[in-house]
Amino acid sequence: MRNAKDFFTPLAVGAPAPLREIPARPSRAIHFFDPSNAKMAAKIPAMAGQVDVLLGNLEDAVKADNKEAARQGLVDIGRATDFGPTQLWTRLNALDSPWFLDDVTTLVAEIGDKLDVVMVPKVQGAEDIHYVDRLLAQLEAKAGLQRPILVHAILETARGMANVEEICGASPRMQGISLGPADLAADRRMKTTRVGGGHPGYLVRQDPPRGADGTSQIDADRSTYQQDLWHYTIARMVDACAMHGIYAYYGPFGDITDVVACEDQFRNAFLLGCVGTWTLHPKQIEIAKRVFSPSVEDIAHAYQVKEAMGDGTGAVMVDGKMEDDASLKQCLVMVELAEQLAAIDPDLRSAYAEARAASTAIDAPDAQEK
Ligand SMILES: CC(C)(COP(=O)(O)OP(=O)(O)OC[C@H]1O[C@@H](n2cnc3c(N)ncnc32)[C@H](O)[C@@H]1OP(=O)(O)O)[C@@H](O)C(=O)NCCC(=O)NCCSC(=O)C[C@](C)(O)C(=O)O
Ligand SMILES: [Mg+2]
Repeated sequence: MRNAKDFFTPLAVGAPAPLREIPARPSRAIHFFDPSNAKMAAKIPAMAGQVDVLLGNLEDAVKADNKEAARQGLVDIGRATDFGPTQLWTRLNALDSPWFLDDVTTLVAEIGDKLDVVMVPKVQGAEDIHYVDRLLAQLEAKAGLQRPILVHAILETARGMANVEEICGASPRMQGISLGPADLAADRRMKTTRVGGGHPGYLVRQDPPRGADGTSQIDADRSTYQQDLWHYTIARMVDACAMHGIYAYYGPFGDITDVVACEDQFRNAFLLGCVGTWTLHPKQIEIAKRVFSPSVEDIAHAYQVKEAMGDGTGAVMVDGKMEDDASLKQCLVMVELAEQLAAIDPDLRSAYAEARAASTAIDAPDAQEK
């Protein structure tokens, strides 16, 4: 690991200076498309401005025979499209694949000025990020790029999971981490066959009632509660990202038809601290945008607490609940996110503005200094 003094020094002569802070650009939906699929690719230019991130996927889900067509397809889309406020990302092939080197050298040279983030799959440890970091610096210098391309790691191996904190802090380029539930499940030898989401077998069961003779009635009807297979992983990923000032994302939800469970999984991730998710099909985009935008009610409450808390210290009562410095900080997380989203989304801008106006108009009659 580089020492603190040279952490922000470019890794190649002529490469752009690393960023000191990762920009908090809205990335509620990272929308995946296969640039070698002509029908899908044709839809992408019209999606610019409608989705926070468009990601040209080169790795899994692209047939081996189509890898070069996907790379070239992404170059063509990147060159021809005005993305407006939408970011352009890519998922590169894995570091040990026959395609990674050509992916990265071609994309940086051809559309490096358009690419915001490269996603690196199956990251095992900081050494993978160090390799990508240096290579990107060399390629950026060669291409004369003015701003650094950021790196996003996918958490999809047990070793990557064990090293998640060092991965997050491995380079100033680290923008974030996504959960890769399918590869991670396989690598961990989990007994699931799905791409993300829950499993009905992973549950807890209510204790058996006692019979008149005091024995346990194990055959009685008992409630079961399905548990979240991904809770530990997402929570640890969120902590590692927050500790290093980067962003955590849920990954894919493969059951495209089950929009209800998809929404639940996205919301769990949002509540736990993720800023966005992947969308694999157009029908998941609306869900992601809605779930990863704070509700108008929460924003109204957040502004109300902000107003009531004055200089931000002390304790007050708002709507019968105690609010203090720490609850204000939570509200400010929401307000900050709302302001970022309002800057790019006109519908949210007016909804949040109304929430703010309504909350500041409230005289907070039961708000009082303690
Ligand atoms: C699921 C699939 C096969 C269903 O594709 P389909 O054509 O059967 O669906 P459809 O409902 O019939 O499609 C309706 C229309 O939408 C279009 N369409 C469909 N999808 C998209 C899209 N994404 N973007 C833009 N347009 C899309 C499609 O072309 C069609 O257009 P049409 O009306 O003109 O005929 C298809 O949606 C797809 O290939 N999605 C992307 C899959 C993908 O990227 N997977 C990799 C990420 S997950 C992963 O890798 C795991 C991980 C992290 O590595 C790990 O956990 O380890
Ligand atoms: Mg994977």
